[in-house]
Order: sequence, then C-alpha cells, then structure tokens
Amino acid sequence: MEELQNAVKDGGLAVSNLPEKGRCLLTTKNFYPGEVILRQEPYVCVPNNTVSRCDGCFASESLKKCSACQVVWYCGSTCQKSEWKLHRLECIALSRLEKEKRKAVTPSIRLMVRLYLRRKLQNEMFIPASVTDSCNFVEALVSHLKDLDEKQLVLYAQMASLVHLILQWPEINLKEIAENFSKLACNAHTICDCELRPLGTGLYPIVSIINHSCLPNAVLIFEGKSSVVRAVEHIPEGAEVSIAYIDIAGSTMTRQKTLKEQYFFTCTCPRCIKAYNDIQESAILEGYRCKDDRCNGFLLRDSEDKGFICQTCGLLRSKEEVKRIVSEITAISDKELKYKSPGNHEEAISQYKMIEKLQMELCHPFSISLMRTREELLKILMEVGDWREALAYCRLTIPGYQKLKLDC
Ligand SMILES: C[S@@+](CC[C@H](N)C(=O)[O-])C[C@H]1O[C@@H](n2cnc3c(N)ncnc32)[C@H](O)[C@@H]1O
Repeated sequence: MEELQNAVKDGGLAVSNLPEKGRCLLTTKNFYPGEVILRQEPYVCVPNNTVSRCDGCFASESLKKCSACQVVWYCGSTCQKSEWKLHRLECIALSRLEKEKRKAVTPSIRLMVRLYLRRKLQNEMFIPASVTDSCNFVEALVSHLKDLDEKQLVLYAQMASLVHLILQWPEINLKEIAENFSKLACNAHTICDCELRPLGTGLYPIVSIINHSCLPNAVLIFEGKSSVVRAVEHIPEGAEVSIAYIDIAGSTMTRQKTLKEQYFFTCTCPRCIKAYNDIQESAILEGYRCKDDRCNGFLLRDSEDKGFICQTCGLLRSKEEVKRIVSEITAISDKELKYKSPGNHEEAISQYKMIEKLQMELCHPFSISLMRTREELLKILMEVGDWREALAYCRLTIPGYQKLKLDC
C-alpha cells in the first residue's frame, strides 16, 4: 500500500480504504473539468473477437495472421515487434494446442494466459516491473469469489482448465486461475474507441482502484490502448474519484440490478439514495408516452389491464396499440441486425430513422430506447461525415443526460 501511495502521490492522488467500498482513489489537490486525473497503460490487454484486430494497436484493416499460432493478428511489423516478448511465449503455448481447441481460446482466456506469461517474464526479469506495472497488484484485487453462484464457479473452473492446458505449467494452481477470472470480471475494463465502440479488454492497475458512482465525477476513456481518467466536474481536494461502471442512463432499479449482478454491491451514490419514485422513474425512462402529442405525461398500467393510463391527462392507450408498435420496432430491428454490414450506411440510417419515428410515437420523450436509437444514428452519421445531421442528433440526446443530472 505504501509503495502504491508513493506511485500516485505526485499525480495529486492517494489510495485509501472505505469500510463500505474497500479501496478507493482520493484526490490530494483540485481537479477541474476536462483535466486528466490519471493516464495508464494496460498491465495486459487483448482485442475482442467480433472482428479480427491487430494485437498491437487494435486496428481492423490490412491484417496478417501470426503464421505459427494462427490465432493472433498484426497490422504490420511494428506492432508485431512491440508485442513480441509476450507473444513469443503465448505463440509457443497456442501452437501446441490442437486446431479444434484453439477455437475455444476466447479473449478472456487469452487475457488470463497473458497475465500469467507477463508475471513469468517480470519474475525472470525479461521485462521490467514497477509498483504500478507488476503482477503484485493482482493479489489485492477484489474477486467476489464467495458471491458467485455454482454455474459461474463451474464455468471459471472449466476456463481455468483450458488455461492450464495452454500453459502446461505443472505447478499452476487451478483455484488461483479461477479466482483470477473472477477478479477480471469486476476489475478489467472494456477498451473503447472515441465513439465508444468496444475494441477489447484491459487490466489497468490504478484504474481498477476507482469505485463506481451513478453520478460520477470522472470518466474513463481510451487513447488507443492507454486509459485516461478525466474529471467531468470540479473535484475538490480530498474527494473520492468515481467513474461509471455501467450505463447510467437506466432507471435506478435497472442500475442497481446490474451493479449487484456484475459487481456484487448496492450502490449508495446520491442518485441511488435519493428518495425517488421508482415506478414513475421507470415509466418515464423505460415506458410509454401519452397518446396526445401535446401532453408530456407518463403511462402506468390501468387496474383492469386494458392498457396504460396517462398520469397527467388520464387518456388510455390500449394494449393492442402498444403491442402493434412494439412488434413493428422489433421487426425492423431484427431486419437491421440480419442485414447489418459495415459499408451499408444508407440502409442503416433509413432503418434507424424508421425505428426512431415509431419510438417517438410510443415512448416517453426521455425514453432510454429512443436515446439509444439516436446515439446509433449519431454514430453512423459521423461515420459517413454528415456532420450537420450528426450535430442535430447529438443535440437531441443531450436533454436526456441533462435530466439525469438535474433530477439529483
Ligand atoms: C474495480 S473494483 C474497485 C476497487 C475496490 N474497491 C477495491 O477494493 O479494490 C470494483 C469493486 O469495488 C467495490 N465497489 C465499487 N464501487 C462501489 C460502490 N459505489 N459502493 C460499494 N462498493 C463498490 C465492489 O466490490 C466492486 O466489485
């Protein structure tokens, strides 16, 4: 802990312990909106496998497969060389596997294999280690092993066996690998590009000390594989740095459920403990709008189960009407998913606009589904360089986020 304190203190930070949260990162100076609080390289990382990506820079174009292991891709010799020390060992291990078994090597398995290989290389002094760049930090990570259900434990045990099969180290401890999988699940971060598209997963020693808030004062972004934590508001000296682990646009019930299932804690941030009306909040964020365009009311199911009643003007919206619009949206979304191809922007824009139109008819103006559709449109419009329309959609998403802040 003392070594860790020394490593962060020059950056205006301190590590502390809170009884209800465990370790946390505190500020020892003021940070202002936009200011970088922390930058850190991953201890280990891997690209995801939805599309092939370079192991060095996560690029998805002009790739060549490693001819030996046939698992890892590179965009060129620069990335291949930069990754070589670690991949040399990984390559030998993966090449030993039967072809069929290699298909089971998911990004999570690779991340674990790399964690062990990096530890070995640092122990043998083939690569340098420092307080914030050594395997010692893994020991201090929370694992929540005791909170896992039997199904999850069996899965981690199976994954640990595969790691054992790949590494073939006789002294390896299977229980420790399974526990490390549990640690990765609540401490690793999804690496995204600047438009928040997921590219891979990485474990960042100091970033993994930062706790969650549904009203965070900082945001975690990525510049390539480097993590950057920036202040989103003034953070006074002595305050706890917090980021959002999950999508915070959701209702309190949805957020609490996700945090409990994935991170095993009950959030007590100002948004969660505020005396809120959870039924009204869910009805606005996840429910339907009043049939009357001029009314801004939210709907609740009526007692006779005929449909949904507007809580402002009392108008009934029938179950059949809601069902019809929901199935139209589902049909377009299914078609969109089926025919989604990277170059087909025009078609995607037209499909999402149809979904938006139906959602405007069905959902409350602050609905999360509507906001998500607009965010999708914003991303595609930026991809095709239609900046004017992208800006218009960007403006449409802002009130939803402002509302979250104002409601607290
Ligand atoms: C990435 S770690 C954060 C650092 C952690 N506190 C530690 O001691 O290493 C995530 C874990 O921290 C705890 N945690 C994070 N945010 C919390 C919060 N707002 N309230 C309570 N516990 C929290 C949970 O146990 C969660 O699974």
